[in-house]
Amino acid sequence: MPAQHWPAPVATAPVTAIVALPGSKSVTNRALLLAALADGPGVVRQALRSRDADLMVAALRALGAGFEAIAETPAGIDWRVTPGPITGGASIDVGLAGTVMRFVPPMAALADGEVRFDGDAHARKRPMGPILDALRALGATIDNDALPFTIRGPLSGGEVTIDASGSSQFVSGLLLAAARFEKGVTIRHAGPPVPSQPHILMTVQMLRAAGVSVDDTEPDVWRVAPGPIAARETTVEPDLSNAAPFLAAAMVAGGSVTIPEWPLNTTQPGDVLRDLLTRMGATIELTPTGDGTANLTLTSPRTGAAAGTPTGTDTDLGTGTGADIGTGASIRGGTDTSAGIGPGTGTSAGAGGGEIVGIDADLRDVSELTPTIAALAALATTPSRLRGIAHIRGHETDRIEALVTEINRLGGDAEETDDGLIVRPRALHGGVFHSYADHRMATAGAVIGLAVPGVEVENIATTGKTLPEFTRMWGEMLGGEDR
Ligand SMILES: O=C(O)C1=C[C@@H](OP(=O)(O)O)[C@@H](O)[C@H](O)C1
Ligand SMILES: C=C(OP(=O)(O)O)C(=O)O
Repeated sequence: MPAQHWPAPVATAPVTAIVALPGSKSVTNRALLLAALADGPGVVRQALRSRDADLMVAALRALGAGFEAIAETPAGIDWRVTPGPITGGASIDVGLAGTVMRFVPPMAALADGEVRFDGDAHARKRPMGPILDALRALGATIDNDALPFTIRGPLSGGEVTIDASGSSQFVSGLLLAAARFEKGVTIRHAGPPVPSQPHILMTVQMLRAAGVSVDDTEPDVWRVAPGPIAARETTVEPDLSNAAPFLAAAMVAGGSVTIPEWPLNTTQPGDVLRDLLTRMGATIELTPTGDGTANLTLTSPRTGAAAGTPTGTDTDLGTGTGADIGTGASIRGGTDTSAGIGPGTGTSAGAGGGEIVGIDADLRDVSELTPTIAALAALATTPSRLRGIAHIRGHETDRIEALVTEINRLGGDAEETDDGLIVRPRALHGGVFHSYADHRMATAGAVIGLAVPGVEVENIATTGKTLPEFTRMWGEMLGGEDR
């Protein structure tokens, strides 16, 4: 659905849908890179096809790895990956992919010549300094502190101290290639807390599965011993962060959404949706299927109600106590309420889903969930405070500023804080919701549009970063065609 302004469909009835999600961007891009650095040919099954994943494949090919598609199904693509000598002379396009701009340079520092990196206009603004400084400290030569840059090895490895408070990807990027450095690596973090810790654990677990020795027993210190990265066969889990807008849809529209193959054991931050959305009023059930996964079903707080007007003012965020304002798994029952459109004159949801409860949540570890949670907060009946996420100003766009601007543009009441945002209930109206080339802004606009007629998402095609089929899947979930 390539239209520049995508009229977000309004939910006119509760949803009942099973939504099978393609593979995780984070797992796919780690698995592909590890396969390219491995000691023999390997297979990555059910890999994501998307802009970020395609950029990773192109980057690794440019550095000498071979990729052969051995099967392609709706679940993803199976790649046979044949590592080769790491070749210099390449020019690598990182697009806007954090996983490409932070994970590939350490490998490029092992190439037999210089490698040039560049990306989208906004990619040049994303923080790179700490990882480039670390690579310099480990032996590489780099001509800039942000994109575009050229990197030249050799790089011997050793010990390095970095401030990774801006992105966990600085740590993951160094760890992924570290076993191939002559001396391995010891990374010490010094600075404010590192965000997105589950993503670092994902890196550590995937390295260990490939036979790499990683010591992470000391907080904020990671030690990787030099040695081979074992060739293996990996199967990519569904992308749980991309489950977020679909699960949110059931909260807004009413009804239920089921995500099959939800891994029972996972390092994906999306697993925390079970807690967050329960606190916002949903009921979530995991039904194991006996293969290490489950069907996850989210049921709206209430289903099929007519739209109405919530009061939405019973909780005050201004006390500064830091206490959670979420009401746990509580479900407000009884009377018909709207999908959380605040008091006032705004339009109301066609379907009238459940009453969404605001949340006070530290999202530092799961910050990529922020846009969806903020969209729900804009439809909630009580205020929300999302905190611990100062670093998301360096994501695909400044997500704090973008979310506040776009929610307020639709008549909402959102405010930036030092480390996140506050969203208070207020009636929303239609208008253009800008995506800032950010896939998760685009899907946040789609979530709001379910309840607010007249929302048009600018550049919905940007969802192709991690979910190229988004509009088709959204339309199917709502029981119609691609809209
Ligand atoms: O390593 C990864 O796959 C990711 C780490 C996180 O980055 P930050 O630590 O910069 O938040 C996350 O937000 C991003 O979507 C994916
Ligand atoms: C922050 C994100 O992406 P990236 O991997 O580009 O950092 C994201 O997907 O929310």
